[in-house]
Amino acid sequence: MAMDTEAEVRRAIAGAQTVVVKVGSSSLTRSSGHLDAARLNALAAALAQTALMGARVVLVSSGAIAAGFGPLGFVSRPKDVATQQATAAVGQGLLMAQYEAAFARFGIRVGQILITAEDTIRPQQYRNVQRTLGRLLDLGVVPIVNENDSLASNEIRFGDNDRLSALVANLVRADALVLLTDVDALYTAPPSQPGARRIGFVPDVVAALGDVTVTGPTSGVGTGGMVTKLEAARVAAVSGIPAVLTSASNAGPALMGDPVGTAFAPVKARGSSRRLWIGFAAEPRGTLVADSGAAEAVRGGRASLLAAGVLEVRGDFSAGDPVWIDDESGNHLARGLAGFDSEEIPQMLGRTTVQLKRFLGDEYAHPVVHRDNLVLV
Ligand SMILES: Nc1ncnc2c1ncn2[C@@H]1O[C@H](COP(=O)(O)OP(=O)(O)O)[C@@H](O)[C@H]1O
Ligand SMILES: N[C@@H](CCC(=O)OP(=O)(O)O)C(=O)O
Repeated sequence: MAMDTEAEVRRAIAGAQTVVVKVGSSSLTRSSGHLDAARLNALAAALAQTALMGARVVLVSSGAIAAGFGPLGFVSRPKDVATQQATAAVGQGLLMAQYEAAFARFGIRVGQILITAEDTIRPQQYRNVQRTLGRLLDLGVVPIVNENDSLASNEIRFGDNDRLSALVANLVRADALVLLTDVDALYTAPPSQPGARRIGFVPDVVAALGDVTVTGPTSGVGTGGMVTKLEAARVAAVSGIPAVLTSASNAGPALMGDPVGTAFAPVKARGSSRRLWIGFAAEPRGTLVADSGAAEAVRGGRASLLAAGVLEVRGDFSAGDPVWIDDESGNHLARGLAGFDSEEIPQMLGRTTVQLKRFLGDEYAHPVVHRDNLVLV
């Protein structure tokens, strides 16, 4: 379906067979920061309507910390990582209990999926998440996804759930992504600024990024602010998925394709979801420096990175970990999944495939990064 106009994008969202809905902490909480059961119930009712009409619905919900800090006796959201992680462990269960009860009123079951950026980097884990989500949807369950805050390491985490939701949309091959927050739409500048204008339709999110002023979170409970929401809209757009951003109270109309919030048109046909995952989710663990010939080949977009064209390896990583591929001047060319552990690579540098086979054995006669595991940046 062509999606050049706002009406076409809205129609595509209304007709989505599979839809990922992301709700931020700021939309599930009262001004005190505590979870607001009434808002959660209203959201569940809107999603239940969509699910009962036959759509496959995945909910990416923040709110574990918001749900946990009150019952633990804290007056505000904890600031240190260890207490946040403990609070999320308590709050995640409470959050799910509320969703379970809210969806049960409509005869709908929910299932919890907690994801860390780290365990989805590896192909095996990635496929596990994909398979489980697919099966839950086949069973008519509404999967409720959050980052596994209690176990995520601080260095490698999504932090906000915005980018996670775009990656989940990719993973389940969603037809639409709905980002629900505490503002009714994207504005040309933070809505508190005089003169900020509401934007109803963004035909090309990549081009639009330069035209809007966005800030991080202002609510005190949200994490990424508008910056990560636009990043999510961009990931969706380049994955061929239309998106809409609006307030949680507009969830129903947004899912029906009504002209609420801001609609984002996809900017290109759907790409491989795994490649997107490599490109956006995976935090590189090291760097492979390509010589000029290899850099040229990688830039061309269709070549694997061979040991013959690698000048240097930096960092400590295992086979399957994400790495940067840089040129000799230190510019990032691509991200990819390493085919070997970092300590195996030095002996391979500069050697052709024939030499690798002869001197090191068959198991080394492979690209350092295979083109299927490589995404240009
Ligand atoms: N250009 C903009 N348009 C709309 N909102 C913006 C913009 N720039 C910053 N914001 C702010 O982003 C906030 C939403 O982000 P956040 O608090 O992280 O929400 P969530 O918890 O839903 O992820 C809004 O409250 C708004 O004040
Ligand atoms: N995973 C965290 C949510 C992080 C967060 O606040 O995200 P968001 O509200 O989407 O910016 C939680 O459940 O508390």
